[in-house]
Amino acid sequence: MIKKVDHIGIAVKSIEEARKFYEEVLGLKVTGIEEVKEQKVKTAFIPVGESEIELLESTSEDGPVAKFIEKRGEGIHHIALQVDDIEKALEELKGKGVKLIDEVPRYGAGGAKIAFVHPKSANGVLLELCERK
Ligand SMILES: C[C@@H](C(=O)O)C(=O)SCCNC(=O)CCNC(=O)[C@H](O)C(C)(C)COP(=O)(O)OP(=O)(O)OC[C@H]1O[C@@H](n2cnc3c(N)ncnc32)[C@H](O)[C@@H]1OP(=O)(O)O
Ligand SMILES: [Co+2]
Repeated sequence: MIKKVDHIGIAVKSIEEARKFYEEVLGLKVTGIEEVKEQKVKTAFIPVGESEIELLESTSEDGPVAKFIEKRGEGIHHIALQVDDIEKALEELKGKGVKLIDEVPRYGAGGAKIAFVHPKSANGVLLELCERK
């Protein structure tokens, strides 16, 4: 059901500031910046081998990334696992009693179908499932 780590989401105050570390120090490249209005974030994707790093900057004071930074500061916000069939994966997890934040997928960056699993069900880690065409 799970193919790979799709991306690791990192909450940052400013993509313009944070990208300097990844590009100028680590030598990686930001390949796309996109706003995802429904999640109240701007995202920057940085490929690393088979996976990517997703920098997340909040576009609103009441968004999930703004709240996270206010409580915990910048840092790892979520891990996204790529699945073949997100509806099936959600059904399976629900059947196993997992606490889902999204029972129905939403749309994320790059048009992926995404859904979040509550950290209470995943040892304190916010998990994102994502399906890409
Ligand atoms: C664009 C897209 C894409 O990839 O394509 C994205 O990634 S969008 C990425 C941004 N979107 C999202 O994150 C959407 C899903 N997130 C949410 O629905 C929310 O942020 C929740 C995860 C439900 C947390 O919201 P809530 O208002 O409940 O916050 P809260 O501070 O009261 O947190 C409730 C409990 O969860 C914990 N908690 C909160 N955020 C956490 C995180 N990121 N990782 C691990 N634990 C976390 C808190 O410490 C607290 O634990 P204690 O109770 O033990 O104190
Ligand atoms: Co993500």
